[in-house]
Amino acid sequence: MSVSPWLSPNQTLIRFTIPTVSARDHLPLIRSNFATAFTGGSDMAVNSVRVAVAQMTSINDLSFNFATCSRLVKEAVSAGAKLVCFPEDFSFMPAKDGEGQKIAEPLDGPIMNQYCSLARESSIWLSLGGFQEKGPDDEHFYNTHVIVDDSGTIRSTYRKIHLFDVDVPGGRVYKESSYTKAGEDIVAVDSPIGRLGLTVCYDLRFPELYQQLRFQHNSQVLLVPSAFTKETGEAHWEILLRSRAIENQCYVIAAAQAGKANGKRESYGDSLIIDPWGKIVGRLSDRLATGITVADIDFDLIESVRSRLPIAQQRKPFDFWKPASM
Ligand SMILES: O=C(O)CNC(=O)[C@H](CS)NC(=O)CCC(=O)C(=O)O
Repeated sequence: MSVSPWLSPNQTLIRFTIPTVSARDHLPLIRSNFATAFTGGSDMAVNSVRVAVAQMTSINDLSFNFATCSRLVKEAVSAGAKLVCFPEDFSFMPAKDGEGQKIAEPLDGPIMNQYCSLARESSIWLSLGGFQEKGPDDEHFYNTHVIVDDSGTIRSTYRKIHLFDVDVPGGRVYKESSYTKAGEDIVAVDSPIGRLGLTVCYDLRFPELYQQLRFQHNSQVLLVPSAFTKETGEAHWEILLRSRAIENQCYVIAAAQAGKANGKRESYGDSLIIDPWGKIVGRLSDRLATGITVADIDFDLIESVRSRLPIAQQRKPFDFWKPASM
């Protein structure tokens, strides 16, 4: 088995070499308080918690999509996951202009209540990316990423900041701002799988948001629920996601819409879980399948990557940069 030279010697010992010595004695001193708190400081040898990423093809039918999500939640629970991540538009994928505005609801409305009940009944946390949250007027909703805990309580909400107003090369023209009101707040929140940095889809192209989430808000896991286009996904999806993981030394979890929704709009799929070294640790074998895959968030790996490559200490703050004098 090959071991990265960046891993601490302790990790090598724990995992591969001396099974007779209590693994607990070798755990690095630096560990995540959140992880320990949420797992009840269990006797597990490895300091890790399981997460699931879900992939689906949502359509313009709320109950059809809820049935899919319920089934995937059951699979995630059976696989031992403490949190499951759903893609942008999980609850509703509009088929034509105006449909999203029509079904948009406040976060205490019946749609989100149904998902909160699902979390409570299944005792699992949910990351619900891209919910059509009722906006400031009838023409615009917020594209909101909602974190629900295992008692069914909303813990945190993030409204997508960067809206997809793009003429996709080889694709169609998107103007998300014509029906969406952009958010303005950066949001990070603690969970059983570590401190989450919340983003949505097109945000992925704006690395400064992720740097804020890591270096100002101490995120350990960056969530990127998405409905990427087929054309841009082929060119950029994996590279951008792995870059965010490597440069911020965080896990990146990207739940994706996959395939043709409502018989037309095609999403790229390829839901991924990436570790802080940039390695892909979770991926559905079929890029377009509906299903889940799981991986273990390893808090010791986060700490060892960060201590061996101490970019948090070496980076220059924004006010360091000055224009060159001529
Ligand atoms: O409009 C909706 O119904 C829901 N929203 C989306 O699907 C959003 C905005 S259109 N899609 C993206 O942000 C794709 C980004 C992308 O593909 C890229 O950055 O290359």
